[in-house]
Amino acid sequence: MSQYVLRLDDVHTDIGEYQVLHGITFNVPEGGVHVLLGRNGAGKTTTLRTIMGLWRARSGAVVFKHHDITSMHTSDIARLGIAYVPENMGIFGGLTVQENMRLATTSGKFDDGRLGHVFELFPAMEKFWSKPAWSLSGGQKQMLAISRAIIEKRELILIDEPTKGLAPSIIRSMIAAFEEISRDCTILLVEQNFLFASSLGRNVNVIDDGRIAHGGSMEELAGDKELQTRLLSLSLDAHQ
Ligand SMILES: Nc1ncnc2c1ncn2[C@@H]1O[C@H](COP(=O)(O)OP(=O)(O)OP(=O)(O)O)[C@@H](O)[C@H]1O
Repeated sequence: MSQYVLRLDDVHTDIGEYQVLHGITFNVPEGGVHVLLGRNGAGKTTTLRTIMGLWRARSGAVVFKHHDITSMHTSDIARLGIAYVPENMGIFGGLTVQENMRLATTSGKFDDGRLGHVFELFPAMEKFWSKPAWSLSGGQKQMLAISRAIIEKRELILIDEPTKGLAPSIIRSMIAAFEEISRDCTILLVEQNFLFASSLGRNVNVIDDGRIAHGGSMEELAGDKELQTRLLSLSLDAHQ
């Protein structure tokens, strides 16, 4: 049995006439948080969208557990147990917190235990249950986006830059929530905030110009300033 929940093998993705991913290969081990880092425009979001079938890989393979999902439709990929929290969060401002979360369920019904777990992680979701999503703060909107992803059991959650624009105190509470969520499923996290990423990530891949520039343990990268500067200087300068 594979110990990887996700494998990308030599994935090439074009957007229009531009080749964006030039042969991405990496494995995501089961459990914990796996981080994708890289400069602006490196291809991190394109990688997540390719996994979800929102962009089509021109060649190469995306394998989730034992399923080759390279050419599957996004809805079928989601049904296999992958959730995606995009950078723009994908929530509906005119709907209430409850309605947003109900839309993320497959049956339209909530599992009480699961909902209780979400409320424990993010008490604001219970407090603002009947409020429209537009009225939430930036941090609460991000919590709602993540709550939608975990309202049913998932094997893998892809999350794109969840801390962007958030205050340090909110980011600290996000770290605790992510640690809890990753006990139950694997998280593939795209981040520019290295402090957040390094406090959560077990393993890391760095993408540069649509290629994997580095792969290894987060402990190694966090302890090697020279390696960080070489691989990430532009994005660290821009976001710390
Ligand atoms: N819809 C699009 N049309 C054309 N080019 C695009 C589109 N989306 C992304 N690109 C280009 O693809 C490249 C990779 O973009 P991508 O969003 O994957 O990078 P990223 O690593 O997620 O960067 P960021 O941290 O800035 O979000 C960039 O050069 C970007 O300009």
